[in-house]
Formats: sequence, structure tokens, C-alpha cells
Amino acid sequence: MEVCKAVHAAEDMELVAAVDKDDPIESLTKAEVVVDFTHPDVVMGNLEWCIRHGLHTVVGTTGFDAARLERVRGWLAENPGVNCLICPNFGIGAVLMMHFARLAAKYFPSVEIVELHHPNKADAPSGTARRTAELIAEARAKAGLGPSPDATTAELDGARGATVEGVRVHAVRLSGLVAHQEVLFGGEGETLTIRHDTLNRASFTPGVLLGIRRVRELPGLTVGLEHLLDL
Ligand SMILES: NC(=O)C1=CN([C@@H]2O[C@H](COP(=O)(O)OP(=O)(O)OC[C@H]3O[C@@H](n4cnc5c(N)ncnc54)[C@H](OP(=O)(O)O)[C@@H]3O)[C@@H](O)[C@H]2O)C=CC1
Ligand SMILES: O=C(O)C1=N[C@H](C(=O)O)C[C@H](O)C1
Repeated sequence: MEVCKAVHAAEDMELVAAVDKDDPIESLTKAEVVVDFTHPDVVMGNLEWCIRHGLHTVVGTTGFDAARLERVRGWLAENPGVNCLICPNFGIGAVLMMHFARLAAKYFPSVEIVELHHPNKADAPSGTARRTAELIAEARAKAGLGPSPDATTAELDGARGATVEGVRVHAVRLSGLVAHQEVLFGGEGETLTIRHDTLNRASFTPGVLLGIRRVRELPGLTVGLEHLLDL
């Protein structure tokens, strides 16, 4: 809804179709770029359909892992000239939070992520938390860091969160929240916390509009809005 409003208000764009769950997907063929904010259970079907119909896609829907991304790459390879931009988070502040976390990662032996969202969210951990963990894990591996120190030998199921690429991720679902994340780093006698708060859904729209404007020039699959920012 926020995306439709933003596209409608943008002077250089025309909203040619808005497809909800039970609407015919065929009306999307009128578009040059399709934006998907739906559900992790249906996004793959939507993407395959769009790519096979020659439509560029800008994707906010989460739930992507390496296997899903590989399938998208496969469809794109079969349809050269069609591009897809998948962004776990379109908020500029969130992209910066991930960037700063990646930069900090090599300096701290300990790291954990806490993501907090509204209770209507389908997937846990969030796409942003997954991506942050992947970026941190990459930086730690490059710096030769092993696992974060942790002496836990007895635990209730889930008490230490999920492990994404070796990084512990804790997911909170709470009424009143929108989307928030803290990346906690720990070292000798100090900690560093990087926190981002999404206060409303309009915050995602500048990033989505940027993606729509630029996806045509990004060949194949691009993951992350950071590729469009001069970081
Ligand atoms: N990358 C980013 O910056 C952001 C990503 N997200 C992600 O986007 C996804 C959607 O989140 P959110 O907008 O909060 O969810 P909402 O439930 O508010 O909106 C999703 C919409 O998609 C509709 N829908 C479901 N299935 C289909 C389908 N097959 N075809 C067309 N429409 C469909 C839903 O209809 P109905 O209500 O009838 O089920 C609903 O209107 C999630 O994965 C979320 O994590 C969210 C915000 C920012
Ligand atoms: O479901 C949401 O609301 C959000 N989903 C994305 C995610 O899973 O990271 C982005 C943002 O956190 C809002």
C-alpha cells in the first residue's frame, strides 16, 4: 500500500497495476518493473512468473536463503536481459546499520543480533537479521575470527536464539513494535551496540523508488540496496 502510494506520487513513474492475493497476475504484464511485497510462501512463484514474462523485479519480501537465490539466478540465466533486485531492507538507516556492523565485525570476538518486530510477521529471524549475520560472518571469516566465546552447556530449546552462519540471532515479536534491530559486539572491557529503528512503513519507500529507477541497469540478480548507495 505504501509502495503504491509512493509510486503514484512519483513524477517519473506510473502505477499501471496493483495485484493483491486473488487478483489476476496477468495485469502485471503492463508494467516495466514489478515490486513484490507479499509473503515468503508465495514470492518464489511470483518471481518465476515475472522473470519468465520478461519483467524486471524489485523485491522486498523476505525468506530468501542461498538455495532460493540460486533458483532465482537460474530463472534469470534462462531469461537474459531480465533483472531482479532483492533487498532484505529498503530503509536507508537499516542498510547503513548493516554496513556499519560489517565494518565493526573484525574488531570484536563476540557478536549477537537481536531483531524486534510487530507480531504479524511471518518469518523469523527477519530478512534483515539474516543478511546482517551473513555480512558479519563473512567479515569475521576474512579476519580469521572463530566462533564467539560461549560456555553454555545446558540450555532450554531456543534460549540462545537461532544460529545464522555461526552468528546468534534472537527474534522478539511484540505488539506496538514496527521493525527494529540491535547488533551487539563485545570485546575486552567494552561493548558496541548498533541499533536501527523503523518508526513507520513510509521509511521503506525512498529505497524502493531508488530500486525501481535503477533495476534496469543492474544485470541479473542483485541482493541488497547497498549496491545502489555510494557507501
Ligand atoms: N525489504 C523491506 O524493506 C521490507 C520487507 N518487508 C517484507 O515484505 C513482506 C510483506 O510484508 P508486509 O507488507 O508487512 O505484509 P502485509 O501482510 O502487510 O502485506 C502483504 C500483502 O501481500 C498480499 N499477498 C499475499 N499473497 C499474495 C499473492 N500471492 N499475490 C499478491 N499479493 C499477495 C497480502 O494479502 P492478504 O492480506 O490478503 O494476505 C497483503 O496485502 C514480508 O516478507 C516482510 O518481511 C516488509 C517491510 C519492509
Ligand atoms: O516484516 C517486516 O515488517 C519487515 N521485514 C523485513 C525483514 O524481515 O527484515 C524488513 C523490515 O525489518 C520490516
